Amino acid sequence: MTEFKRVTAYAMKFKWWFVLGVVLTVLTVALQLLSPVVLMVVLDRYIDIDGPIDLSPVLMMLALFFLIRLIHAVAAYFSHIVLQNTGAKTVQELRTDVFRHVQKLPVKYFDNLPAGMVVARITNDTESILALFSSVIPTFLVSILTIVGITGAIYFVNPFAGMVMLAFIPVIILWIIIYRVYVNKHNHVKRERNSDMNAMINESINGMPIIQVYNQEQKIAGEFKQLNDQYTKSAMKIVNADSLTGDNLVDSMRSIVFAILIYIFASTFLSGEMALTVGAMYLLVDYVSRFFNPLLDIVSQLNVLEQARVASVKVFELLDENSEKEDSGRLQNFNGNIQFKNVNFSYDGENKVLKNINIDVNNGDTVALVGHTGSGKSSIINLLMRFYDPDEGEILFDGENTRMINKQNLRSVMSIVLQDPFIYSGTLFYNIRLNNEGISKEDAEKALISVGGAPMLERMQDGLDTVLTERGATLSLGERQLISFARALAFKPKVLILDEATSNIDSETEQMIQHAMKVVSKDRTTFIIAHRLSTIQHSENIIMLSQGTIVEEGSHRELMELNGGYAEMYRMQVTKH
Ligand SMILES: Nc1ncnc2c1ncn2[C@@H]1O[C@H](COP(=O)(O)OP(=O)(O)OP(=O)(O)O)[C@@H](O)[C@H]1O
Repeated sequence: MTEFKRVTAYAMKFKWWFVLGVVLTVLTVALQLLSPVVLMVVLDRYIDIDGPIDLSPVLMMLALFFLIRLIHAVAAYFSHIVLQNTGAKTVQELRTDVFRHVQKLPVKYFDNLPAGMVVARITNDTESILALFSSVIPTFLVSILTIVGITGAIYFVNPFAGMVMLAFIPVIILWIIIYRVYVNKHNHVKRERNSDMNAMINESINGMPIIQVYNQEQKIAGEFKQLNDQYTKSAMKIVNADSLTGDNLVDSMRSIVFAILIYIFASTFLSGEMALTVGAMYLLVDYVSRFFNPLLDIVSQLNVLEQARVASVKVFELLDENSEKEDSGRLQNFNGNIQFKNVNFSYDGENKVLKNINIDVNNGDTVALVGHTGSGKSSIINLLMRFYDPDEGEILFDGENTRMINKQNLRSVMSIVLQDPFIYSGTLFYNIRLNNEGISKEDAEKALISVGGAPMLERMQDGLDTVLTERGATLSLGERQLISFARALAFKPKVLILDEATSNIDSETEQMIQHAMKVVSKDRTTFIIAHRLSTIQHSENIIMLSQGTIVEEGSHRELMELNGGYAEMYRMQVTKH
């Protein structure tokens, strides 16, 4: 139940609104139960079957009845609004916190977590928690108050009838417990499958071209069907339990109570001692009819309650996931000198993917990392950006160990251009400056033109204000790269990281990118993950990696003279083109 305690802690920020909502709800229920009492008084006091009826007090009582109903309607309206609003605000806070927390999670957390799961935590799960406030709490409150109020009132009118109602309460509680245990089991499966389906939908949308190229549609659809079947099966079991314990059961119980009450009335009538007036009888019948509906309402909310509980567990699990520790060190006037000293690294604590790496880069130099796939090039960049820290050895920025440097501060001196640059939904301008207010429109335009983006800018209908679709689906890879280069240039980083595109780009695009690379890397420490060796011939330092170890190092000329792995790779690429 700690999860509910934590949800309550969020709700406590709005506690006075909740108190107001509860007070209004109590008023609503009280007025609801008061209205038949007015009719009872009319029946017993002012309607005499044998004599003439004086209409004026009857009309007065009817006016009172309508006044009570009117106040009831107003109170019900406001209690609904207040509780819903307060719940929505509580969940809004929670959702913001989860999203903010996810931004700070270490990159390695996402290695084993499908994106769809994170999406589900922030959207679906917080929505399930909202149901706690929008339906569970109001229903429980109204239902419990109604049951207690009716039982008390019936006991007051006729103690024996009151005892009968009381006797039903344990039966009802038992029924609720059995229902909960059964339904929880199926609810759990239902939630899990729903989450799996979300993850699968997300993954298949992201990987749609590959799925279609490799004719995987049927297989993926089959896997989805399996999840969907399991989901529906659990959902149907819950529907079955609901139908069994729903109206049928309540109707049966209501009939039993009516039978008992009729027996009481009949036996007291026959024995000559009329225990109840006509008005009291009307009141009892009215209350007994209302007594069981709240029970049905409570049972219908148990499902929602359980969903909210499971969702809270998951949301708080994510919130408890350690976010990145803030190191306090800061780079002061960083000059762009970087060293890797005896660095060893593994992703899983066992299999070393980098072994004894030593790299020395001076300000303004370009280091090219080359090697076959899986040789460890990206891992070096991952360490540089502090997405991970080395197991042994150290990485120094101007002689300072990066472990001590605040990650945000460290990353602020670097810009990265990825193979397949990510484009955010927003304008071209936004995609260049992101949220950096320091970059003006002129700066962004200058950057884009410097990297060779003038023709692209001309093509754009609204220039820098052109809205780009999510992931830049309508742009070519070359255009996305240019935006990414312009972003790197506009941010004026001390260190630039380029992950060169591996895909077969045409020679015109290649030339365009080569030009952009030259502009952006000028006078900055640059790391290039190079796949096409022709692009890095002028680098001061080329590092050849093989299975996580540096096997060759030097300029293009030196490595060609060495006639080792680099020279072989180079010759292979030259003959291929
Ligand atoms: N997140 C990860 N978790 C576990 N192992 C990983 C992870 N990322 C990479 N690896 C492993 O680390 C090794 C080095 O991978 P890395 O991505 O650094 O190679 P690379 O030289 O950049 O390859 P490519 O040219 O294909 O991008 C590989 O064996 C890879 O399987």
